[in-house]
Amino acid sequence: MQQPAHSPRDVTLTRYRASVFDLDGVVTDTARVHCQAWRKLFDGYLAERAERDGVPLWAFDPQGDYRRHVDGKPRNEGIRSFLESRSIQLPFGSPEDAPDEETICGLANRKQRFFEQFLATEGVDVFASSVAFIESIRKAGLKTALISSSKNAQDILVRTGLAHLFDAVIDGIEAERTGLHGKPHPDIFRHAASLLSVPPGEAFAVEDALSGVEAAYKADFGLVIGIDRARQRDELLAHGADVVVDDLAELMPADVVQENSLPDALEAFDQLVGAMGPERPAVFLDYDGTLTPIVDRPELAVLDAPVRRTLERLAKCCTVAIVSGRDRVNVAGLVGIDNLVYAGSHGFDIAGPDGLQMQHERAAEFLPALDAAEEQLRARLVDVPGVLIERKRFAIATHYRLVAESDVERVEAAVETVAGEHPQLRRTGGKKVFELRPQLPWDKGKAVVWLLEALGLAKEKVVPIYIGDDETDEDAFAALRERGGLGLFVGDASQATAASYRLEDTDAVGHFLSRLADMLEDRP
Ligand SMILES: O=P(O)(O)OC[C@H]1O[C@H](O[C@H]2O[C@H](CO)[C@@H](O)[C@H](O)[C@H]2O)[C@H](O)[C@@H](O)[C@@H]1O
Repeated sequence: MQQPAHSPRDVTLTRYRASVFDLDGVVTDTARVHCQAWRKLFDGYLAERAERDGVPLWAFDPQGDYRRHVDGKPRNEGIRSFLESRSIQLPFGSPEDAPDEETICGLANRKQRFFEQFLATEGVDVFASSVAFIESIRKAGLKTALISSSKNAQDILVRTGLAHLFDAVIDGIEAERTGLHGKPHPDIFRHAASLLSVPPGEAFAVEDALSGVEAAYKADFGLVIGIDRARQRDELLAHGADVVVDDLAELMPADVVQENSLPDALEAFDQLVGAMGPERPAVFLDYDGTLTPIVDRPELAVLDAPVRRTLERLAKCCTVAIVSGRDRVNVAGLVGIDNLVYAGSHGFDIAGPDGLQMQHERAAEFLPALDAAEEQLRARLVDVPGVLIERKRFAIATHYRLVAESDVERVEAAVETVAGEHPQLRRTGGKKVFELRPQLPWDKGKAVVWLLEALGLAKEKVVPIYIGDDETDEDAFAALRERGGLGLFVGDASQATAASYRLEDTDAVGHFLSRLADMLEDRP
C-alpha cells in the first residue's frame, strides 16, 4: 500500500472535481448502532452454540472483530468473515430465511432485526462537522456522492433529511441489484465516480472503515481520506489512506474557508439585529471558551464580574440559558445568577426558574456504568502527572491539558480501554479533553430544541441565538439552523462550522452580549 502522503494542512481539496462519502461513521454516527447489533447477533449465536455443542464461547470483540470482519462490508460478507475467524462454516441459505435459521442469510436477517430495534430506541446522530464540510465542498462546486454497503442507507438519509447533499447515492440494495462486489473490492467507488461523470483520479473519497479505505485506494481515487473514529490511524494508512484526520473539520480547504469566512457578529451587529426584526431573542450560551477563556484547570475558569452584570441585564429582557458540558450545579455556581436556565452534562441535566427541571428520561440508567468507568479511569491514570478527572453527573471528563506530550497517548489509550469495557458509554472530544457520556442520541442541540419547546418559545416569535466555541456546540448550531436561529462561533473560524457568524474571542462575546442588552433595554 502507498505511504502516507499528506498532512491535513497540505491537502488542497478544491483541485478535485468530485467527492464520494461513506455514510455510517462518516456522515452519521450509525456505525456504533451497527456495532451494537453485530455484538448482540454474534454473542447470542455463539452462546447458543456453546450451550448446544459444549464448545467454548469466544465472544465478539466490538473493537477488533468489528473493525476486521464487519465494518464497511455487505452484511452477508461480514457474517462469513466473522464466522470464519471462529472456524464456523454455515450454509448460505436464501435471503428469505427466517431470522432463527442457522444460515448466513438467517443470521443476516436476525442482525437486521436487532439493528432496527436499536435504531428505533436510539435514533440517528449526524456528525455536524461532516455536514458542514459537505455543504462547503458543494458550494465550492464539487459534485458529491454517497456510498454505503448498508441496505438501510436510504432509510437513514430520509430520517436525517440529508439526501439533498448528494448528487448520487449507491446503497447496499443498489449495489446488490447492479452486481457490485462489496468493499474492499473497488466496485462501489468506481461506480460512484462514473455516476458523477469524473475519472476516479479526479475525485477524493472519505471513509472510516479499513475495508472502505482499501476499496477507494484500489479504485485509484485521487485522494483517500480516512476518518479515525476507532483509534486505528496506522491501519487506515496501511490500508491506503493518504491522510487521516479525527474529524473533517481539520480539512476545511483554505479557499473554501476564504469563501465561507463568516461575518463577524460585532461588525455585522446591525445586520444581525435587522435579521431578527421586531422579534425577541432567546440567548443560549456555552460556558468554557465562550464566557470564560480556556485556562489550565476547570476550577480556574471564573466568570468576570462585568460579564456577570451583562448577563443579569440580558436576563431581564429575554430568556438566557447556559448550556455546558460541565456539571449543572458546578456551572450554575460559577455563573452565580439565579434566574437563568442551566443545562449541564452536555444537556442531560436541566433546571431553571419556575420549577423547570429535566433529566434525560434514561440518563439515570447509565450512572452505574459512569461510576465504574470513573473508578477505572482513576486507577489506570493515577500515576500520570497532570491528568485531571472531572466527574459530572452524566459525564466524565479526562483532561490532558497539563499532561506531558509523551504521556497523552497513554491517557487516550486508557480512556479507549475503559470505553471499550462500557459499550453503554460513548467517547467524545473537546479541547484537550476526552469525555465519556451516555450512549444516547442526546446532545446540546437536542437540549436547546427541548428548551425552546418547554419554555413555550417555539410557538412565540422568538429568535434563538446560540454562542459556542467547541465541537459539542456544533450540534446546537446545526439544530438552530433548521429552526431559523442564529449560531455564533467563537474562535478563528478556520474550521468547518454550522454557525452563521463568528466572534473572535471571549472578550468579543462580552461586547456582543452587552450591545444586545443595550439594544433590548432601549426597545419600547
Ligand atoms: O460546554 P462547555 O461549557 O464549553 O464545557 C466544555 C468542557 O469545558 C471544561 O473543559 C475545558 O475548559 C477548561 C477550563 O478552561 C480547560 O482546562 C479544559 O482543557 C477544557 O476542555 C470543563 O472542565 C469540561 O467539563 C467541559 O466538558
